[in-house]
Amino acid sequence: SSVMLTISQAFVALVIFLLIAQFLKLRKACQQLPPGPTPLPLLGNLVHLNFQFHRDLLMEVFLFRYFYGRSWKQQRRFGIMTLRNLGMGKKGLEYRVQEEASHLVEFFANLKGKPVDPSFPLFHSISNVICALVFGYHFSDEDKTFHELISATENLFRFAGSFIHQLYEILPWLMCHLPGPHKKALSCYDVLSSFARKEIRRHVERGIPNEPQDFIDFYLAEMEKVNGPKPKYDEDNLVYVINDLFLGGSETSSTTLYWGLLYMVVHPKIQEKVQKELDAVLGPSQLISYEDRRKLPYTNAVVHEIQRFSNIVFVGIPRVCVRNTTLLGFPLKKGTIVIPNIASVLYDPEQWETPRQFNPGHFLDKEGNFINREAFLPFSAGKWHRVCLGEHLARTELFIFFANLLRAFTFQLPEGVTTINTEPILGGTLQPHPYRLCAIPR
Ligand code: HEM
Repeated sequence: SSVMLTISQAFVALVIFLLIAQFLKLRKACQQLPPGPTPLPLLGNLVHLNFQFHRDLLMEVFLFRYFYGRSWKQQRRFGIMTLRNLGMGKKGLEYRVQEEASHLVEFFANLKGKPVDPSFPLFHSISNVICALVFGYHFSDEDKTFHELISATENLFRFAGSFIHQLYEILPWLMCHLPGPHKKALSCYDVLSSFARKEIRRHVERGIPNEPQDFIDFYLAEMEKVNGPKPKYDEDNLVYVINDLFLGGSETSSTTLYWGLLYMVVHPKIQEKVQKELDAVLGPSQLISYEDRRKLPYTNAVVHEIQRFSNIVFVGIPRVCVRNTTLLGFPLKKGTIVIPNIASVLYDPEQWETPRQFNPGHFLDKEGNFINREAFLPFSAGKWHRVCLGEHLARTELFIFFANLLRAFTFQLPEGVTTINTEPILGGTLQPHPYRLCAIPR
């Protein structure tokens, strides 16, 4: 047993040594960059890139190859094209969003003002939009499988960004053999993957229709077309893509709306102003479309400010330098990992009048017209690069859901509750602390 003790002590010493070495490397790399408003304690061979210079970044980002290289590029291109074929950016998809938004309104209406934590209903409705696109159907509230998928997603996002996650990223070969929360996260990913495989089998058994109905149909059709020594369209890649779309398309928009309702409860005057604008422009049962944002500048500004202020994806996906290069004038060695710090641009004091305050005025001119802001980069940057693949869908969802909810209800704290926590919980995304509210029919 004393031999075991010595081995485990040596192991702990080695891990500590590696961490310190990585930390020193990171510190040295960071010293080459100008200080940013929100430095993060990231480990590894990382440079923490502040987005303050976002204009330059849009150009310089071309210097990097991404983790998944050529295969990623191909899958991404196929993903964008297929989502377009399925209606992204067109009326077809907007109709699905409208349908889910009206289910959600019905859900709140049935509660008749009783207190509720809106987290699950928001996740359910938003996730159903992407489920309909990918699987070809949507889930009912009570569906057991859906509850399992949600719980797996929540666990994954909770794990992401934790210290153990960072350790796992640095030393995956070692962590695989050790117990810890990463094991649970891996088993949650398996839950999502085995559901994806089940859906693929179901599609294969029923056969691909002449007119593909959903994302899996399109992908299976492509798999049949592409032959060669190394087919890039295979079942494993399809599972990854399904998981990316499910994870990326469910948690992000629903968390943003979860923040949005919290901000409305905290800022009742802003909520009232949105409702006045909606009442003046829209009829009570008129179908709300994404195009309506042009007639609703204040509502549009509030939706943008919700995204800016909640800052849910505070850092982008890491990039790695494929050769020695300079970024914004700073030398970077080949192999250096660069992480875009999205928070630094969304809270940049040089770009926003009151960066640390919820202020829809950030998106309005003196006459109350909506203005686009160059520093508004919650979906990251770079048209054909890592910029969010679902940006258009997310923008449509946020606007249509938010406008529908505020037209139908006034959101307020339950009776007797006077305080509410607006600090974020750090995970894969920045989440609000769980809260309850009442949706009072208007
Ligand atoms: C408010 C909602 C959303 C926000 C704030 C958001 C934000 C982001 C960000 C910051 C990235 C990383 C970009 C980078 O590192 O440069 C990303 C990537 C991605 N997002 Fe979104 N997203 C949202 C909604 C969605 C939706 C609805 C989908 C579903 C289609 C989606 C699918 C993806 C995918 C697949 C990627 C990876 C793209 C790639 O690596 O090529 N996202 N998102």
